[in-house]
Amino acid sequence: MSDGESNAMDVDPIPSSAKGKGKAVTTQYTEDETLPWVEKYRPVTLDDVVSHKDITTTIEKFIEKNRLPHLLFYGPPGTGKTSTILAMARRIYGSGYRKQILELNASDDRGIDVVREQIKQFAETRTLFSKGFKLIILDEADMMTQAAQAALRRVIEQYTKNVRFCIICNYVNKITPAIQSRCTRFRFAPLPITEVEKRINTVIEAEQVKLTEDGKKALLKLSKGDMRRALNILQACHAAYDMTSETEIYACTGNPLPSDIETLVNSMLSDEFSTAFKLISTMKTERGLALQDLLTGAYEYAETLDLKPHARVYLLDNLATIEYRLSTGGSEKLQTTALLGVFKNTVELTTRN
Ligand SMILES: Nc1ncnc2c1ncn2[C@@H]1O[C@H](COP(=O)(O)OP(=O)(O)OP(=O)(O)O)[C@@H](O)[C@H]1O
Repeated sequence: MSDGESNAMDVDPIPSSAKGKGKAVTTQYTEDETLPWVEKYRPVTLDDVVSHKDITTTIEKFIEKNRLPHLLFYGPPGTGKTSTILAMARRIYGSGYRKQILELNASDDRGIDVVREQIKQFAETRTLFSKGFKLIILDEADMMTQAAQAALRRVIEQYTKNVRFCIICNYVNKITPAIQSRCTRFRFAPLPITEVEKRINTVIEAEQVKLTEDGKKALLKLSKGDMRRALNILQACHAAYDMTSETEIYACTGNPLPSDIETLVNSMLSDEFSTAFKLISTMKTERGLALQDLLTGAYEYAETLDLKPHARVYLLDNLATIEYRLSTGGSEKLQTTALLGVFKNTVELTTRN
């Protein structure tokens, strides 16, 4: 049986029983309770993809005019790149779309010979559809070596007649210019907090999550525009607690509470060196804080402090240096004392005329 003859064996991940029910959710999602929410609430149609209306509208036009170019989606994690291309595939091929696409991830063997062979087989051995082309999705393409990308460029050209490529990555500058120029680029920006909130509200209602207002605020802050992160935190908290407030959100993610950060930074600014150091050490042990978390929190809190411009520049520059040292294996203890020293010098720079 050629793939083009029948889609009888294709399984639409959205069971028909789940279609057309519910109020708040525009499209219905699978009822499989075991699924992670990121999958359960993955956008089904292009309309479900929030925030990137300019991108989805352009793609709709490409489809309507049957002029789909090769695509390059880039942007930070959890912003809807994979969801968009899957919704697009469903829009083009219908529920049997899985058979019309080839998805290759970084975890698959991506030696260029393997890729070439897979693509060749996919492009050549399947019957062509009236739609005219098949879709190959290369996810996490920024993990491909330069050599593999160079070979890919030839492959793209070779199969342009009946295959469209969608290249997905986080860092577009890691994709060779030759490939970039063969694709239409779309940037997926971090999702605005209001859009994450709308979507989260839908899930909260559907799953009957008990989340306080300060809990929601903390969740949105920690999501940083990454919907996957927001959904994962929400699901973890829902599983772990009957009622989720700010404290549970921070406990669940291992992030320090803003009030703890405030106490620590204020101590570094005004207490004796040894008193502040003792407080940091105690809190690090009791709350299981890592210096990296403390640094991030201190950086955010420092934005609210009233500092002279040159003192602020000094502080930010040195926070960045400590972060760099930490990431290259610097000792936690030494860098903690360095952090303390940085805050002390900042105070001095601010109070000096
Ligand atoms: N724009 C969006 N609209 C609706 N849901 C979204 C959006 N972006 C992300 N999500 C949710 O987050 C999950 C992860 O999204 P997706 O896999 O599309 O992200 P991605 O941009 O491809 O991330 P990565 O770069 O890590 O692969 C989806 O299953 C979906 O539930």
